[in-house]
Amino acid sequence: MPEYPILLRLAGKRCVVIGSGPVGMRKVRGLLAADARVCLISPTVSSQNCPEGVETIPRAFRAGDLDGASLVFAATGDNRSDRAVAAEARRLGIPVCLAGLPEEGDFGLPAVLRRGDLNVAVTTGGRSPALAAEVRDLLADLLPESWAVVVKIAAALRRHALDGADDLDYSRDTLRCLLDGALLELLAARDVAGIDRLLQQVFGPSWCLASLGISLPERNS
Ligand SMILES: C[C@@]1(CC(=O)O)c2cc3[nH]c(cc4nc(cc5[nH]c(cc(n2)[C@H]1CCC(=O)O)[C@@](C)(CC(=O)O)[C@@H]5CCC(=O)O)C(CC(=O)O)=C4CCC(=O)O)c(CCC(=O)O)c3CC(=O)O
Ligand SMILES: NC(=O)C1=CN([C@@H]2O[C@H](COP(=O)(O)OP(=O)(O)OC[C@H]3O[C@@H](n4cnc5c(N)ncnc54)[C@H](O)[C@@H]3O)[C@@H](O)[C@H]2O)C=CC1
Repeated sequence: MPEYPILLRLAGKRCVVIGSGPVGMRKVRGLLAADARVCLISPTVSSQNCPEGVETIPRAFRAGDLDGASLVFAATGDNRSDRAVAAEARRLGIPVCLAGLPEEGDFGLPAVLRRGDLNVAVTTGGRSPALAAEVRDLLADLLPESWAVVVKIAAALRRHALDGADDLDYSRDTLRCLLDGALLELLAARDVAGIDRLLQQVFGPSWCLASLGISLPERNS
């Protein structure tokens, strides 16, 4: 079945995970990374074995647990329990992911690589989750952490261009010139003067990291 990739904005929204095994906990971490308000329901959960900020309910799932939720994940390892969660979610019109019965759920999760605001999501449509994770790790080697700063630079250039800086030619062509001009290597070397020279060469004399409001992150951050 062809799937439709989508980006959800979950900050502050209540997301409920049922089951606190390795799979449920992985869903919890992914939701926290998106600043969601996470509620974890499972007989084997306690606030001690859970990341900070998660609301924990130490019992089996019950009708009523999904009220007010935007998104639901069932990862109980028990088909009957997962289906009970799905039935309740459907009744309330909330999209639900069934970790153990993917084809019966509304959505699935890709393997994700984050580089600041650059997100790469890899899916095999559920055919081989381990392969999706493997490809994500291959891409991690190709996309070092400095890509997070590349996104910041591109975003700042775009913002200035949209704000009406006429001398600024923000486009795919000029972004490619930055990459061809070894921006990633310059970032890896933390060569601010070199990056400024490159920005001036591509965009004109008024542009440099400082005029874009960008400072390089501390090492290892
Ligand atoms: C459909 C989907 C539904 C969903 O959960 O959304 C689903 C379903 C199932 N996974 C199973 C097994 C494994 N899943 C992983 C790992 C991950 N699985 C993830 C996603 C998805 N898994 C969705 C489709 C993704 C796609 O498009 O391919 C990742 C990418 C993201 C995430 O979970 O957040 C995450 C990478 C984590 C990371 O490293 O970041 C590993 C490897 C490992 O754990 O190292 C194994 C064992 C090896 C193997 O089987 O390949 C089983 C059989 C269970 C059983 O045998 O009982 C089912 C159920 C079934 O297929 O019926
Ligand atoms: N999507 C994915 O990435 C993957 C999915 N799976 C599937 O995900 C499911 C869960 O896998 P694991 O975390 O390894 O299972 P697990 O057995 O380690 O954990 C299940 C958790 O659900 C809880 N639970 C059981 N019944 C419940 C109920 N009625 N209400 C609330 N909580 C309940 C248990 O206490 C336990 O915490 C399985 O169906 C498995 O086939 C497995 C591997 C990867």
